[in-house]
Amino acid sequence: MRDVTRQLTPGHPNWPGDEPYRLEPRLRISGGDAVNTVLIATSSHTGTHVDAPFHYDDAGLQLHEVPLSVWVGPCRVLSATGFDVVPASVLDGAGDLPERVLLYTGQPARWETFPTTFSALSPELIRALAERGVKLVGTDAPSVDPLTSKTLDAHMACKEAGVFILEGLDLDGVAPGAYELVCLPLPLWGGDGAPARVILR
Ligand SMILES: Nc1ccccc1C(=O)CC(N)C(=O)O
Ligand SMILES: [Zn+2]
Ligand SMILES: [Zn+2]
Repeated sequence: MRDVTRQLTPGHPNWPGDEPYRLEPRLRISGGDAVNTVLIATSSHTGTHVDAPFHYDDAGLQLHEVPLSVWVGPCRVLSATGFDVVPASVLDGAGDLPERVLLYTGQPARWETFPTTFSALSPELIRALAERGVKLVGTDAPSVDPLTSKTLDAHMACKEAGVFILEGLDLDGVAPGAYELVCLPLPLWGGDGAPARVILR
């Protein structure tokens, strides 16, 4: 079993201008309370997380409307390093694909700072995946589109093709090949996305 989740630590690099992950103490045993509790604060898109279609489509499904079966089941890890935008040709010779495909674009295991120059996915790749029956695409980058994109072409291609999105994985050192994906997003009602614990086995 391999944990491919980025540990959320206070100060974990997050999307520029977005809310960082932090825990704000509420009850404290040291302050005379019976227990310790915190307020959990974070953007829904910090670290390893899923996008619900509502993130990029006002008419799209919210997180509680997406079946858990999307996120769990057979998957393939493919290596796709060295691209500004990952082309559809990375699928050449990949053979039959399961419903879930994760792309290692070369992101390191730990982000010291937010990676501003990461590999995006091309809309052609999204469409080629969908044509092969893929329903979930994952990436080790913070987004399937470039940081500065205003048009979100890859997200829109996912919307058109009915492909769900998993972002911010840690795939450093994971051998390309066949796995079972277990991705469990926090059950946030109304969510446009959520941090997820993700393992490969
Ligand atoms: N937090 C943001 C604020 C502004 C614009 C984009 C984001 C994103 O989170 C992008 C992202 N992770 C995505 O789903 O592509
Ligand atoms: Zn996201
Ligand atoms: Zn996204």
